[in-house]
Amino acid sequence: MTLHLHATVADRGYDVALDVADGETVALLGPNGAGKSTTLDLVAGLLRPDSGAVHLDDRELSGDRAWVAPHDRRVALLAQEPLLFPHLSVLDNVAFGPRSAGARRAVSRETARHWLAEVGAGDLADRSPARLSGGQGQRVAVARALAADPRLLLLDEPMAALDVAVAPALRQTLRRVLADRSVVVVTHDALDALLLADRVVVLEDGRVAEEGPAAEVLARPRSAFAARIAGLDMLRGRWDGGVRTADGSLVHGLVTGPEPEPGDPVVAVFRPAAVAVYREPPGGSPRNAFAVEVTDLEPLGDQVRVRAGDLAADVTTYAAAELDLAPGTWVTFSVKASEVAVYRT
Ligand SMILES: Nc1ncnc2c1ncn2[C@@H]1O[C@H](COP(=O)(O)OP(=O)(O)OP(=O)(O)O)[C@@H](O)[C@H]1O
Repeated sequence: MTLHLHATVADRGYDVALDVADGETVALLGPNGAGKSTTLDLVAGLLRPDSGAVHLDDRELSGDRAWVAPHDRRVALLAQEPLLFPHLSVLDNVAFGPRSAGARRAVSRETARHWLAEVGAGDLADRSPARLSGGQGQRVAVARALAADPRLLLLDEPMAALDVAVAPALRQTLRRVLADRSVVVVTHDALDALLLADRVVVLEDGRVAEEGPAAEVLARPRSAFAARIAGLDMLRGRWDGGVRTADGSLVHGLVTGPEPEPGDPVVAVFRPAAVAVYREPPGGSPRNAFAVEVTDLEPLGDQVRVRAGDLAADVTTYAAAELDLAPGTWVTFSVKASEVAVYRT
């Protein structure tokens, strides 16, 4: 099954084209309000586009001439919360989809048992949904979605409501059951993107900011959001023998990929661990140096992450104390050119 979506929603400033190939899992990433839920709603049939269309294979689901109701789309949407029917057992919740599609009771229960076993929830069949933990509930919700034999599965931050302790096991289960299916998964998490997705699409302000294989986007981000979840610092500018930023500073680094032309949009990307922090600008150093105001300090193992707006520097706890850092302190972030990757966006 392949998905083609190209749709606009005027009052949300949304204009996105998204394709999902047969058997492909695409992770949708982006900051709050970027348009991720709008995308899922358009595909699931919870929202009509102002223009454009949604196709599953050759079937037009939404468009100028077509409107297929949500329950006829063969698209399963899995929300952050399991949303199980409280008055039905786990087994009957999962059997509900095949039963509604006309399967006989015994057959639909057989299907339900199969999918419960697949997601590692076979022993929960007789429970009431009220007696499930968050992680168990999400497993049952995944089984229910798969039992309906959807052609496309939409997952809206499936791990968001779970304890960090149970998320890894569910992620492994999803990795197994999503393989070879056509899936769109919304996530804020780099690990989800890397482990679950073949490709990531980053949305910003209702537009596609960048897309590509997950490992590539996270290693060489071009959008601010991808850099942030990859844990990398990014400065944006125009090529001028280095990266000339909006405030006029010139950042030197190692150019990777095609050589930029003067004026091309480029980014300088580096690891927070490569940034040294000084109270006074280091004199006579060939390093890149930026004056920044500390906005936040976060413990990070035996280090401290010093945030200054979108930039971060990791220093030892001892150094943070020695520098007497606090929000509002002005410092110099310094990074060697050899630690900075520069490329065209
Ligand atoms: N029901 C609605 N009516 C009008 N505008 C909406 C509605 N829901 C969302 N929007 C707007 O549409 C834009 C995209 O929102 P959307 O919910 O799709 O973003 P998102 O990427 O899913 O964000 P989040 O990570 O916060 O869930 C935002 O500007 C938002 O304010």
